[in-house]
Amino acid sequence: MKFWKLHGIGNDFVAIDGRYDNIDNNDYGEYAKRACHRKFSVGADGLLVVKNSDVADVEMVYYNSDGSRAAMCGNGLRCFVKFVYDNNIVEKDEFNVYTLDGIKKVKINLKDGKIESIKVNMGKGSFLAKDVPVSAQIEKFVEQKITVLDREYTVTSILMGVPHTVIFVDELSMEEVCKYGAAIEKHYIFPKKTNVNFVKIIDDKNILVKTFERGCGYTFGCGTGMTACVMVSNYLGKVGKSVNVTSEGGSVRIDLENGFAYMTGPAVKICEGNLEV
Ligand SMILES: N[C@@H](CCC[C@H](N)C(=O)O)C(=O)O
Repeated sequence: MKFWKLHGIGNDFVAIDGRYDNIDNNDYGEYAKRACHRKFSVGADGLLVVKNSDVADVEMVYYNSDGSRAAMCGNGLRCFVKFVYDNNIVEKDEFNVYTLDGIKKVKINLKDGKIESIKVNMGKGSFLAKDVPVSAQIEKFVEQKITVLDREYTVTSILMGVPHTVIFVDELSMEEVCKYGAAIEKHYIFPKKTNVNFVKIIDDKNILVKTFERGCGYTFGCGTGMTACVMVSNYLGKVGKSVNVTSEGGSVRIDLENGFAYMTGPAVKICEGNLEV
């Protein structure tokens, strides 16, 4: 199986062209677990698979490293766009990608014929508890208290393609993100689990984020998570409509325009090869 490995701000992916391949029973979940293993294979946070689409220019299929399928992946989508553009699978610099979260419009910013950055329409998100989903008799799960292990947190949840929970902190701590993020991901109140984002507000244009991702654990960055953090921070009046978001692996810009969130950021090819296991 020919593959590329790419990353978007350190969130790394194995990408394959799934239009003509022979994966056993089309079981990409099992394949993702193998290909994303960091000791026995290439290693990545997730697997990107290209498929033909009847309703868009191309389809992105996404699996987390634990083999679970997710409807959307923001950093993954930018890497997917680079993969299909550089391999001439789609020969346009603006096109539509079908995902389980609907059709995403993407725009490639070129410099000297090479991809400098990619802008993605991430959609409108939903604060409705039934959409996230959150098992609570409340319309929106905004600034709600939950008990996790030995702590109480005030959290806000949003569906940003995938479920996200946002927590504001004074200081970001890796230990806290890994210990409490893992517990919140599987908290009984989130029936489909949740990605967990800890946010430090710098000012109304800059925030820092650390994310514990559903299905793959702590990552160097999470595109849907960074978008969710800006949506929630803006909703609560903590930031404006154009925000620079920085995680361990780098930064993206999120712009809120007419109710839609747009993410602009890089996509980098690391290597390519033949995947045997
Ligand atoms: N890294 C991604 C999100 C991938 C999906 C997530 N782990 C989930 O299962 O919800 C991003 O950049 O958005």
